[in-house]
Amino acid sequence: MDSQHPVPSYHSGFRNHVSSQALPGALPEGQNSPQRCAYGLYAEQLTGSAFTAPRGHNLRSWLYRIRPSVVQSAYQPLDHPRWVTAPTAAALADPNQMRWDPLPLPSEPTDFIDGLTTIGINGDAAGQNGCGVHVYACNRSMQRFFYDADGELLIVPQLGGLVIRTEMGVLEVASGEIAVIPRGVKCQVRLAEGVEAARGYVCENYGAPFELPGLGPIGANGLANPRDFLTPSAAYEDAPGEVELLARFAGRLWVTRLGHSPLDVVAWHGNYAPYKYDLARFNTINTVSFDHPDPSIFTVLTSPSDTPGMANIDFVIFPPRWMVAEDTFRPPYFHRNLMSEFMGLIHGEYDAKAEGFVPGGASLHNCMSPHGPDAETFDKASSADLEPQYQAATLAFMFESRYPFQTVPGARDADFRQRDYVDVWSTLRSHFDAERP
Ligand SMILES: O=C(O)Cc1cc(O)ccc1O
Ligand SMILES: [Fe+2]
Repeated sequence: MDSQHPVPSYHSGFRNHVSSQALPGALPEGQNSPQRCAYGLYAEQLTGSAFTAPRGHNLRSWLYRIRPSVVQSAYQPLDHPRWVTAPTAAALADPNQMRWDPLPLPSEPTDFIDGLTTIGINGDAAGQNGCGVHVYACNRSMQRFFYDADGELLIVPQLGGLVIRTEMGVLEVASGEIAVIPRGVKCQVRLAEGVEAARGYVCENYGAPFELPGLGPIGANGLANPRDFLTPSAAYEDAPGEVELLARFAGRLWVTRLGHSPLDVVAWHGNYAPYKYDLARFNTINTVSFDHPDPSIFTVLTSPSDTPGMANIDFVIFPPRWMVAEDTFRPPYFHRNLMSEFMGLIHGEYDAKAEGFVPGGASLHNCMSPHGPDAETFDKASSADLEPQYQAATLAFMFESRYPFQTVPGARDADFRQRDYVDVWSTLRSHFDAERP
């Protein structure tokens, strides 16, 4: 794997059992642990579920690497005050609707890990439920390496493409695409060629790994189709030299030192691996008659909780689409939901907000906190001509959770928080006239 110019290649399909080797014959045939592996490699299993998880949820891969992962120094704790993990007493569940401008781009040299800033958390990482919602802004490629024992990382680039080098191969991820790095998989996040600064969102999923939602009456096809998910082919580097491997474990950052690159997996097989997905491939389904369907029709991935139908986290997008609904208030309706909603905007405009929700920004509407279109959007949509209309310039998303998000002090007190957000609804007035049905 050439660190400057990686040429990624991919296997198509969602969570398939993949066999991938960067050298011929590196994967043992018909068994996992031969007495001696080809090329003098070490065999190492990485599990993403308990050994005894039901077959449909059983996740593991076998890695054939130059040195086993145990060849590393003792872990030492490292400070990272802006990265917060649930639970912590400092985080507050707050019913106030909140909104943020984009996280400012750094002026100091900042890599992806330095640039992570937590907005909200819920659940309990040690209990394997809930998530951390972070934004990142960085201007340097990571020289160090990293894995997250607390959760899986769903990375949503907003500005600037990333090259995510992992133990299992390389993912190139542009704005408009997403990447998922499973719990424990070692990686290094670099800026794509020509990119000077990158910004985006991360959902650190402490719970069940993301899976495709059931389609019910939609049928066998639609929404995010399995073959559009791409898992990297094996790629390795045999690179000696002192490096740092960071580990997120139990809400703290740790560092261990190695005398070689940890991206030394020559071959692997299994169903526990990183993947990427281009959101433009989403097959959007919506009304062709009337009314505004609930946004669950836009679910890309879901992390189930132990109550069927109540997600630990749903990842939902609002992609470019036709609006054709007749006699309908077309933007999102006013609502109060059981589920808590964190939203971000990748590009364009969001149809519920005329102003203030900008690409790179974020909003939070917690359990039962009322929200919906701002006053300007309501006025326009109530009298708009209901021609078919193509909403081209838009790509918003939502991390929706059954657990209310608790905002962390760094996000509540941030300069980039819009403290007057609630006023976007203040001019909605009564149109009630008991004499006029
Ligand atoms: O903007 C939101 O709050 C998200 C959202 C969108 C929608 O189309 C319907 C309900 C909903 O919560
Ligand atoms: Fe909502």
